[in-house]
Amino acid sequence: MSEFVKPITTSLIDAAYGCEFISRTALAEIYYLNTQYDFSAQSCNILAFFLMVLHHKMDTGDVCVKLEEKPIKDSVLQWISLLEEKPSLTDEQQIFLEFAKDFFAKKFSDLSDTLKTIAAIGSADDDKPLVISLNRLYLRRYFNYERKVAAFISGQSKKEIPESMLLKAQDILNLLFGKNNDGTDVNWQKVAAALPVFSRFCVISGGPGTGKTTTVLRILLLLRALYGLQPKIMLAAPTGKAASRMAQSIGLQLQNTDLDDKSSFTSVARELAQKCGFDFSELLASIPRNASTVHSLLKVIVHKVTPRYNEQYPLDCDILVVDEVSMVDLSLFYKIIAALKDGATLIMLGDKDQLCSVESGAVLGDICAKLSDSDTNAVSESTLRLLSKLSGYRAEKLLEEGALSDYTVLLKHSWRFKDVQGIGALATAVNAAPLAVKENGHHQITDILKEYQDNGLAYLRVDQKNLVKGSSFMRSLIKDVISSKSRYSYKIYLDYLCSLDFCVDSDTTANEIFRRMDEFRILCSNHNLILGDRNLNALIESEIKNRFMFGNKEFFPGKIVLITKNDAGLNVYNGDVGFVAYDGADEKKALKVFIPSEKYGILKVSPIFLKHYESGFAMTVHKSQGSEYKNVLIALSPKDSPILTKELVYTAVTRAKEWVTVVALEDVLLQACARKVQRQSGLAERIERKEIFSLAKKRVCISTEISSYSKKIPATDYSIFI
Ligand SMILES: Nc1ncnc2c1ncn2[C@@H]1O[C@H](COP(=O)(O)OP(=O)(O)OP(=O)(O)O)[C@@H](O)[C@H]1O
Repeated sequence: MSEFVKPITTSLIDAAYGCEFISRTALAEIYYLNTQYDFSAQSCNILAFFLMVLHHKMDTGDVCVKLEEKPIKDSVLQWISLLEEKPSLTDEQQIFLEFAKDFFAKKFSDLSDTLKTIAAIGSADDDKPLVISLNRLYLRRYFNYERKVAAFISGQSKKEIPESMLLKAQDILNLLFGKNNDGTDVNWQKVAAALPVFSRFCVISGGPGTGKTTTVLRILLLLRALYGLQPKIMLAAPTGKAASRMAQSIGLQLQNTDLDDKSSFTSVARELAQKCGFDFSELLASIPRNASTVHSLLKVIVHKVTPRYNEQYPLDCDILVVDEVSMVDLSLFYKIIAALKDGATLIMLGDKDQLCSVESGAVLGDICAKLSDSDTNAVSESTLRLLSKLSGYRAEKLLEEGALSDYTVLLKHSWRFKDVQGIGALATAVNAAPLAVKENGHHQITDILKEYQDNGLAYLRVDQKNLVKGSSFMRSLIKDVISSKSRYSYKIYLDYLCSLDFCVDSDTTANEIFRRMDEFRILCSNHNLILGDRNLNALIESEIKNRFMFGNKEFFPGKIVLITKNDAGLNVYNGDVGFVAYDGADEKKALKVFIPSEKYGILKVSPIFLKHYESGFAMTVHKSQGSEYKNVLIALSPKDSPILTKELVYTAVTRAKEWVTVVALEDVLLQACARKVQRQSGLAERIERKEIFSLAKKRVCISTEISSYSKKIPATDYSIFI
């Protein structure tokens, strides 16, 4: 390496360290690359900027960055503006600003041409730490994830099914979903259930209450009837909350033992048992009731890239069902498929229109990309023929009416909102936006908020002057949340606790409190500003403390607590929600946080032991993913920003089972609904191109010591890129 190179690069890195908005990981990587490759000073600085931009994009969920002028220079311009807005700059910031302006001023084609010549950047099939593919720049690890996921999906060949088995499946599908009558609408649940008969990978997507769980339970019966009771079935979801909701939803269907209800799960299971010669109780017992988190299923190890179950050591599972797949990021998706044993079937359930995962990627969205825009069908002739044969519907009808691909079926009819129609109507309109402006200039969303007022929806119309500290609107909103009989109130929960003197002496009582607590939640788009969860929680807490004269303690009876980080010692996990009350079983009636736990029933934790938590009366929409409440109040930030998207509004609306109250400035709400989340990834394109390569069961792992350069970089055994 030339002596000349390092000081120049180091000075850019040093300068970048003075800028809090630059990813530390990007800086560690460029330092590492500079020690490994003989760059020219100019190349190294250009590479540094591209890596900083890549990480900047990955921090907001992109998998890669497109090598186009706009995305690259927009990030750099953002940094320049941030620095120029500061009243004064440190020396480091001043140097970085000069570097940034210099980069910004250069011709983009020259920058990208230089980038492509840099030795650290390779193509798909070498092992360089960075990759350019489909005109996108990736870290090798993420490129590998994306390519392997695309190869898994594209490489799915149909199972060879003997004709006799197809006829049997046809018969069982008729038993499980009913025979088709001429001219009746297509039962898409039946079509979705036909997919796993011949495909080892299928995705059933649909909004809330479209029958994803109902369908998957019948699929499990169908696969039992075809393959017997031996195949091992496992259920999982990305978060503990989603896993317990999945188990709860399955439990509800299994508990419905009304055999007169011919369509109930138990009725069809009994009929199937008789038909196939199974013992009915054995058949029921063979349907799993418990779901675990994907992390615990795969045994993901903290700080390790590879979980215990992986390509070399697959899960002993024949049929894996994963719910809430919209929350699964690219790396977790790859880990799931890597841990599948040969011949296993993977069934995924999720709502493609929901917010995507917090981490990089929008895998469900990419898989369903062909279904998204205009419901175009992307199904091959052979799949269509098999689906038609198994379901009994004409292939043309399936093509005309459905949204299908070779491994995806979209369920569109919601069975949940038949009594209160507002939620379903609003969710549909939010999805249709921005195309929802009608000929008369009215916006469909505004019309729906009016039309369904008192039929599942309430819109608390506000203007800017209402949304200031101490306004009468804010004061009455908080009072209502505590004590009104409205749909947006914790009254039922607080009154019940008050009737117990805030003392809980049994698990039954605690469960009743949990039930009442989950009847309502405030979902905020943001943490900050007047309608952010932080401000609303502070106002609600202060109102409760005043009302019940609790003084000014941080933990007080009735407080709702949201756990924000896993704590294995306490057995509490990120996303867990509990309440505070006196422990009636404790001699001193100590104040405890009661938290429901999948494994241990109800945990009672002393507040002093909790390290990572927030108040949970109001939470962000992101935190609420995978949960459902009877009533929801959606509080949208009064300031429009890129995070206000239709996916965010849709996710918030669909958390409610009965009632949605919206507090938002009308123009901000409409702007949010017109903005779609756009995550950069090449997955949809790779799937469409049917990119297949050998999924070699080979792992490469580079361990690098990044210890000596600076105290700013933690000394660690660092697997950076691969
Ligand atoms: N074909 C059907 N006929 C009648 N009721 C149905 C049908 N399919 C589903 N339901 C009912 O609709 C409700 C929602 O079904 P299910 O829980 O399967 O939907 P889901 O899509 O899994 O919901 P979620 O959004 O909560 O995941 C349940 O009460 C279920 O019994």
